[in-house]
Amino acid sequence: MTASNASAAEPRISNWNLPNAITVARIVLAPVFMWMLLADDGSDGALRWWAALLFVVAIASDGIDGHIARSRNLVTDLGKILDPIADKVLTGGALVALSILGELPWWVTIVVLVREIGITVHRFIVISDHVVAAAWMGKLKTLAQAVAISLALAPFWVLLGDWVLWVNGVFMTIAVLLTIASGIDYVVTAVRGSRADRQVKR
Ligand SMILES: O=P(O)(O)OC[C@H](O)CO
Repeated sequence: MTASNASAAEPRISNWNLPNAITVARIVLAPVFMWMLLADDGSDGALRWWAALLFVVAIASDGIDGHIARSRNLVTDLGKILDPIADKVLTGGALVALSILGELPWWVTIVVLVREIGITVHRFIVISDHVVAAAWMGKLKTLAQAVAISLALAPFWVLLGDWVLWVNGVFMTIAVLLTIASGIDYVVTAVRGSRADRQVKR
């Protein structure tokens, strides 16, 4: 069933609801958190810890808005589109800031951004036909990115030693591999869908 068929059959849910407001707040928090991260001069690292905390709170709200939307029957097409964008603004902003700080190779950030922007562009291209909601692998990818970025942001290595950086590298590698795999998953699903469409039209 397409989004337009569904909305014709069901009562309309307002886009102005709590889950979507939380999603928008996540987008608004992204530049604030980036500023805190980049403004930290390293003297006592306090701003960096606050930036890491803000990121964790903001990315955790991803689970909260989804839960509220489903449990209160407030799922909207706008929310389905906006939620992944909010995640991407936050995680993409964090990766760009880490690369600017010289703590993450730029190629890692670019690979992730190409995948994230690619799926977003695809969502907008097909939006008049159907809404591409987040797939389970996309959700797992966002969770892996959230853990890897949180670890990369919080300067635990100052307290615990350089081995923490090695652990962070392992988590970041898993996140990048899942990012690529889930991107391929969307491409395969899209190609299969368009093939099936063509067969129906024949
Ligand atoms: O991989 P995407 O673009 O479907 O994004 C997944 C969302 O971030 C999950 O909340």
